[in-house]
Amino acid sequence: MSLLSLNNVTIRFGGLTAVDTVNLEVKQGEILALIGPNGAGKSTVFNLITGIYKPTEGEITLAGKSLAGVPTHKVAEMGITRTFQTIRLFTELSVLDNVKIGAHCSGKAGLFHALTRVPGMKREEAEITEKSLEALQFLDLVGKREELAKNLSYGEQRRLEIARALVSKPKILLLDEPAAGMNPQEKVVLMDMIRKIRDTGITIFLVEHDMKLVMGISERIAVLDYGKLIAEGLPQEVRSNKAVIEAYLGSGKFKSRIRR
Ligand SMILES: Nc1ncnc2c1ncn2[C@@H]1O[C@H](COP(=O)(O)OP(=O)(O)OP(=O)(O)O)[C@@H](O)[C@H]1O
Repeated sequence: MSLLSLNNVTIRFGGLTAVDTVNLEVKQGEILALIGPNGAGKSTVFNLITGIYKPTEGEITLAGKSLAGVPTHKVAEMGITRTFQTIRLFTELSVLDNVKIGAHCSGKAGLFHALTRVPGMKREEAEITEKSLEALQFLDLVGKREELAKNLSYGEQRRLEIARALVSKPKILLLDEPAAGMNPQEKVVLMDMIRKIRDTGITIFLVEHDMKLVMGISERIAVLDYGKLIAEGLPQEVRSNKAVIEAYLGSGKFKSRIRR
């Protein structure tokens, strides 16, 4: 069953068509990867889904509901959360507080109420702490809850971002290059975590350049090139797809193709 659908989605920035008439279904409970050369439009797809950009044409739906005109924070409330290509943490706050901020952004008690501690909100605050500890436990970071975020290793910081995105129990988690900058050991741990998250029923849609990781965990792969979807299928199908090989798998290495 399709959870998230992109129907003929296009976005133009001046003369540049960054995403061009894309039709894509993300199925309930799957791990889907979106790959493509640099500048292909992958992060733009995530920005369209999360309401940062509005499509020039086309429509995106979550469980049949249109996301047209839905602001970013509402998109999160509806069940789509994400991580970013570059780590975005509050480095001077504790690990636990970083996750709690994710929960406050989606809960009834906003940050203001959290700070003013209105009595009725105390209960929600306690629930948020509990949910945040659960998310940290899941990402194997609960032992570091009192550490400042800046003192975590790079791989741990990336996992902390995932914990923050998970705390509101999304329907679908968008991971933008989660393995970027990780060492091989951290990537193995990450793959394990992503599978574990999916096994709780959360659908995973990831953008990733690391082919070993992509081929290792994805059930399906979609390929963008110059904003167009050029292939979609099982990892083995995509790996041997001529258009994909031509676009960028080439000699087994990435070709960086930045459009001007
Ligand atoms: N706000 C914007 N204004 C103008 N052009 C933009 C904007 N956002 C993205 N683009 C352009 O859209 C194209 C797609 O960019 P995008 O970042 O989505 O690619 P990507 O596939 O995520 O690349 P990478 O793998 O390098 O992260 C690029 O040419 C980029 O310069």
